This record gives sequence, structure tokens and C-alpha cells, in this order.
Amino acid sequence: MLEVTRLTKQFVKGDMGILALRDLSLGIEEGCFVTVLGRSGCGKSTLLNMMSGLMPPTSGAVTYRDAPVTGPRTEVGYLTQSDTLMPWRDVVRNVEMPMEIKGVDAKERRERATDLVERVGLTGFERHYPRELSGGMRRRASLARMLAGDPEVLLLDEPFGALDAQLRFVLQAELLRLWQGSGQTVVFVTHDIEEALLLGDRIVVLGRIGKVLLDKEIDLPRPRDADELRVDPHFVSLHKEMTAALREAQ
Ligand SMILES: Nc1ncnc2c1ncn2[C@@H]1O[C@H](COP(=O)(O)OP(=O)(O)OP(=O)(O)O)[C@@H](O)[C@H]1O
Repeated sequence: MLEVTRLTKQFVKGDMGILALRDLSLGIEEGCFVTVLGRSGCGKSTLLNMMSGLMPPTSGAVTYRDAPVTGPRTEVGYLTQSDTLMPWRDVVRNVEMPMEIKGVDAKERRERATDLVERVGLTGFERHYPRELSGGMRRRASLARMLAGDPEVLLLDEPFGALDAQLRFVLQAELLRLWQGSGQTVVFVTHDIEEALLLGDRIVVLGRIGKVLLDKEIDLPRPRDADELRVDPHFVSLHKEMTAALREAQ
């Protein structure tokens, strides 16, 4: 569905070139939940920026259903690390925005937005403006807004990184619940091994400048329960494998 071919990105800072990704190739199958695991600075956000069409590659290509990606498209939702909520709209109106663009009628979009706000645990904050929310709350509002667009592909850049453990757990479960049976394709970036194993059908471990260190199908049965998994020998051995791969990334 999404194909990344020999993707390279070099930034220019003053008279210096900063190589963020080199020759990365990756195919993402339709309906699959892929977690991309890597340490800080290995190029994960740069990869998603290019997959979403927000950033042009220096060389290489991204295709979506065999068509070149040259800019953002409504079928591909992207939850970036930076805040992109509209400051002049309250939470519910931010969440309604993708449905407004699609021409969904006012009553239906308010109902759906209210439901999504509840799913991300923001009930009671519908009328708050982004500046009146915490960082984690803004992330959750952004997630609800992305889901409101019902995209075919969800690109998620460390969506739960800023949340406390309990809330992260609730939102991971909610994301899986929404994804299962939806047919949506998810690319989920994280640096947390346990999160990657809990969520993914497949884990891609990236090393420096986006070198693929490991690309593995995760055959742990679903639904996956974090407490049960931690004592599952298969999970423990996968965890060790990921830890070793990340160590190699140093
Ligand atoms: N706009 C930019 N200009 C210059 N260098 C950049 C720019 N964006 C990213 N980089 C560099 O590219 C490399 C990869 O950055 P990127 O943000 O993709 O990493 P990451 O894996 O997402 O990190 P993190 O997990 O900390 O978010 C880093 O060395 C970073 O300094």
C-alpha cells in the first residue's frame, strides 16, 4: 500500500550536510499494523514526514497504491510530534474539522466528534481551547482529530510518549480496538520495545540513518494483554531480540 524505495534525506545546516536517512526501503502492506522502533535521532520522524508527503526526499521515492507521493493526501492521516491543532478552535471543533472538509452534516459530525473525544478520554474538555490543555491532552485531541478523518493509513509519531503509564495503556487498547476490523493500515513510531510488541503485527527496528536492523513479523496472539505478555516466554525472547538489535544501533 505504501512503498518506500531507497529513501535518502540530507538536511543542510549552514555549510554542513546532515544525513538523516540513507537508502531506506520498506513496503507496508494494506491492513497491517507496523511499529517502527528506533532510538532518538535515527530518522523515524523524517521517515514519516516523507511517507506523509510533507517533506520531499533528497533521493528515492514514496508511493501510495503505486502512485508517487508528492504532497499530503486525505487518505493518509499523520499525527506529527509537533502540535498542529487550530488554536482558535476548541477541542470538539478541532476534531470536527476533517469531517467539515469532507462535507459531513453538522449533527453527524458533532455526534462523531463527541464520541471520539470520549474515546481519547477528553470528555469535559470539549469546549477548551488548545492553550487550555496539557501537552498530553493536546496529543489526544490531535489523535481524535486524525481518527475523525477516517484515513486509510494512519502515520503515528510517538503518539503516547508524553502520557502517563495508565493513560498510555488505555489509549493503546482503544487504538487497537478502533483498528481491529477497520482495514486501516497503521505505521506507529515508538522507542518503547514493549509498546512496539504489544501493538505491532510487524516490527521494523531502525538503526542510525535509518538502517533496517531487524524486520520481523510478530506472531503473538491478539488480544494482547500487557500483564500476561510480560511473563510469556515468546514475548520475553522477542523483547531480548529487540533489545539486542537496538544495542547494535549505538
Ligand atoms: N529540519 C532539520 N534540519 C536539520 N537536521 C534535521 C532536521 N530534522 C531532523 N534533522 C536531523 O535528522 C536526524 C533524524 O531526526 P529525526 O527527527 O527524524 O529522528 P527521530 O528518530 O524521529 O528522533 P526522536 O525519536 O528523538 O524523535 C537527526 O540527526 C536530526 O538532528
